[in-house]
Amino acid sequence: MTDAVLLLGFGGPEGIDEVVPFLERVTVGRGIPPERLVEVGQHYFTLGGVSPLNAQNRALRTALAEALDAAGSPIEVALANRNSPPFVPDVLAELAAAGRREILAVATAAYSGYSSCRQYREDLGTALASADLGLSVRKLGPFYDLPEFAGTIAALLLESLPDDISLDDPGTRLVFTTHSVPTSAARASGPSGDAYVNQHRWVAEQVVRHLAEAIDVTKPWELVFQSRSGPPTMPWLEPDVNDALRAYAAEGATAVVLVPIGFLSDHMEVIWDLDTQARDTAAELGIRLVRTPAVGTDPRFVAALARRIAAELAAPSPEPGAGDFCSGGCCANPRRELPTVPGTGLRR
Ligand SMILES: CC1=C(CCC(=O)O)c2cc3nc(cc4[nH]c(cc5[nH]c(cc1n2)c(C)c5CCC(=O)O)c(CCC(=O)O)c4C)C(CCC(=O)O)=C3C
Ligand SMILES: [Fe+2]
Repeated sequence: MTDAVLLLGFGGPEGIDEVVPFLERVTVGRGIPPERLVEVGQHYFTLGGVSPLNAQNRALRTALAEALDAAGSPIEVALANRNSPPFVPDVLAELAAAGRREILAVATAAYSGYSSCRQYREDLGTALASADLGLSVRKLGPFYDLPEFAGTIAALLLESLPDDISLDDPGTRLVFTTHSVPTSAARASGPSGDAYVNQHRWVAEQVVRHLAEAIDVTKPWELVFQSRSGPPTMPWLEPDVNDALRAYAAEGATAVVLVPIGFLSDHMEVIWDLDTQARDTAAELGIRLVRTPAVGTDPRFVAALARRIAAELAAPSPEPGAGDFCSGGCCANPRRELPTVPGTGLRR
């Protein structure tokens, strides 16, 4: 029987002194140009060295624990991060010391992909391989397909749209955004490839369907990318949100409704890359920009994720080696092979 849920966060700095060590952990061996690191470090320093992400994930942990209680599946919910304390190996050791034996990990990332899924399985697999903890750990699969995920995004969009911006107006563009990744990583994502982009397009379609039902407007939309990193020679998913804004302005757009479907909370990549950078671009171009909130701890989303987790907790424990939805090369990074824990199936 599963005896703890482990929520997994990306991690972020929570003080000036933590910024450089955090960036070093994120980027070790990734070939990210030093200029890019200086620039990203500056974003964190501007906010006093504090990323909003860890506090947001602590709030999600609490909200999930409450929602699991409410769903009739009370269970301990712990939190561990990839790139800042409390680190995955330390939290796993604490859970083992407290007598836990079987753990369901849940990443704070909804889509298939190396950074958003496999790397979390590697973080767990590596930790288990280097300590004899007697733990069995599996990871919940991508949950972008929860109907309430797109439903909550659509509801938040409608709730945050100013009265003087109409989706019905052809001058208003509806634009979904997510984290860019190398095109090679996008191709390798999911059990049969290209899952990262396809899953985002599916969510965007569901949001548009909700909007059509709510306000009777069938809105054209596009998916753009943000927060590109890596060396300029390596192809990443495009168009970048700022280039897209320039193209829309040239086509006569007057307003852009920007919906960050790639993230669960309004963390640094949202408040800097969208609310600062993309907002400046829009201001230069003389177009309005509305950025809608991420789902965060919205009870509609949290209750649905808790029900998905409860269903997984109620399912019979998989035999060792079986039940691995993310088998073989799912989201694999050809540059490194690391131990992984199994991932549970997509349920749709
Ligand atoms: C797909 C994806 C998600 C979404 C899924 C998930 O959540 O996992 C995500 C989330 C996040 N990314 C974050 C921060 C950073 N990501 C970086 C670098 C990179 N991200 C990548 C992809 C993703 N990243 C990739 C392919 C790289 C290149 C290096 C590598 O191959 O790994 C760098 C290095 C500097 C830079 O180059 O930008 C930083 C600082 C934060 C924290 C924000 C905060 O502090 O509030 C969060 C939630
Ligand atoms: Fe990132």
